[in-house]
Amino acid sequence: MKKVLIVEDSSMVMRVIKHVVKQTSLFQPLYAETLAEAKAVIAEHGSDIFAAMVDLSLPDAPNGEIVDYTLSLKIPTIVLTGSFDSARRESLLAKGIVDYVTKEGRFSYLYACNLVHRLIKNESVQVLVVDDSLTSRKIIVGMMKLHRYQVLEAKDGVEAIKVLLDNPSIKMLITDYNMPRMDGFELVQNLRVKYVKSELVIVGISSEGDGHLTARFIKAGANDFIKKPFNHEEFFCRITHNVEQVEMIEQIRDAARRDYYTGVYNRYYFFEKGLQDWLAAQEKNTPAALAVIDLDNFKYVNETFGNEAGDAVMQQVAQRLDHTLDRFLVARADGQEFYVLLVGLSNEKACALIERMGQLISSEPAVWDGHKIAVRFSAGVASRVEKTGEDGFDELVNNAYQCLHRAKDAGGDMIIGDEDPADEE
Ligand SMILES: Nc1nc2c(ncn2[C@@H]2O[C@H](COP(=O)(O)OP(=O)(O)OP(=O)(O)O)[C@@H](O)[C@H]2O)c(=O)[nH]1
Repeated sequence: MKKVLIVEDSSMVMRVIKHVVKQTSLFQPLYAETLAEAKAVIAEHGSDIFAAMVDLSLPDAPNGEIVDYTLSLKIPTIVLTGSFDSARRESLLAKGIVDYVTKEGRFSYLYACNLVHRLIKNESVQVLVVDDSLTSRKIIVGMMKLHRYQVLEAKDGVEAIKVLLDNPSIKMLITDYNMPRMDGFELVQNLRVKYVKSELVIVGISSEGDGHLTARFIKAGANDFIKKPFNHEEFFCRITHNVEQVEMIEQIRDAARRDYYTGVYNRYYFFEKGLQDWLAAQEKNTPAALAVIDLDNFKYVNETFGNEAGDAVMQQVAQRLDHTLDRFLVARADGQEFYVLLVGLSNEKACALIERMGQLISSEPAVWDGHKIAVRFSAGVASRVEKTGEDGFDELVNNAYQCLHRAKDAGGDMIIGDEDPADEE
C-alpha cells in the first residue's frame, strides 16, 4: 500500500481525517502535527512516501513553509487550508501543488483521499501528448506528470500514430490543433477509424479559433476540447472526468465478462478470449492445452452442509484456481466446472500443472462456518485437434470433455490428457 504523509496540527481536524482515511483505506497514512515531525517522518520513510496532504499553517511553519519543503523533495502535495484568497491559490498552483482542499468537513477530506487514490491509479495510465511547440508540449507534459500519469510525447499527427501503434496501452491522447504534416483535426479523424471513444480518450487543445473549432474537434470524434491558456483546475477536472468515464466503461465491460458468484471470467468471455489466444498460439506454433475441471461429488457438499456451504466452497475453489493459475485464462464454465486455457504448455506439462493444482486444493480444505470441507476434482486436458479456426477450438473443448468423462468414469480425482502414453499404443 502506498504511504501518504498527512500533516495537520488541529486535533479536531486530525480526528475527522483519520476517520475518513480509515474508512476509505486507500493508502497507508503517516501522520505528523508539525513541520519538524513531518521532516522526521520523511527522514524515516524517504522515497517510499507517495504523496503528502499538508496544512498551510503549522505551529513551526505558519506561512506554508511545509509546501516548499515537500515540493523541494518532489513529493506530490495536496494543500489543506482553512481559507484561501485567490492570489495565494494562484501562487501555490504555480509552485506545482497537485490541488488544494478547503477544510469544510469530511467531504473535503474524502475529496483529498480520492485525489490521492486517483494519483495512484494514474501511475498506470499512459498518456500521449502531441504538440509541435516544444514549450507548449513541455507545459502539458509537466502538468500530466504532476498528476503522476505516464507521459509519452509526439511532435505531430504522423509521429503520434507511430507512438500509438508502438504503445497499445495508451489510454489518452492530448493533441494540439495546428501542427505540420498532420494537424490535430486530421489526427482525430484518422484515429477514430481504429479506436472508439471508450478505448482511447482524445482531448483537443488550441489557442486558436472560437467555439467553431471545439465543435469541429468533437464532431470528428474527440471526447473533449480545452482552450489554451489553461486554467489549471479546469484542465485537471476535464482530464480526470474523461479518464474516469473510460474506467467506468472498462469496469462495466469487465463485470459483463465475469461470473457473478465467483468473480472469475465467465464461459462467454472464455470462448471469445480463449479462441483469440488459441488461434494466436496456433499461428506461432506455440503449444497450448485446454483443461476442463469438474469438482468431484459436489452434490454431497450441498446435501451434507447445505447450498450456502456449496456456494462458499465454489467461490474459494474458483479464487484459488484463478490466483494460482494467474498466468493462464481461467473461467467458470457452468455449475461446478471450470475451463483453463494453458498457452505455452505441452499436454504433458499442462496435465502435470493441473495435477499439482488438484493436490493443492485437496490438501487445504475449503472452510465454511467452522467446517473444513475437502474438495477434489477431475480434469480432462486436450491439445490435439484436426480442424482449424473456430471449429478447431470447439473440437479442443469437446476433446477436453471426452478426457474428463474418462476420468470421471474411472472414479474421479484424476487428470487425463489427450496425449497419454496409453493413447499411442
Ligand atoms: N451450492 C452450489 N451448488 C452448485 C453450484 N453449481 C453446481 N452446483 C451443484 O453441484 C452438483 C453437481 O452434481 P453432479 O452433476 O451430480 O456432480 P457431482 O455430485 O459433483 O458428482 P461427480 O461430478 O460425478 O463427481 C449439483 O447438485 C449442482 O446443483 C453452485 O454454484 N453452488
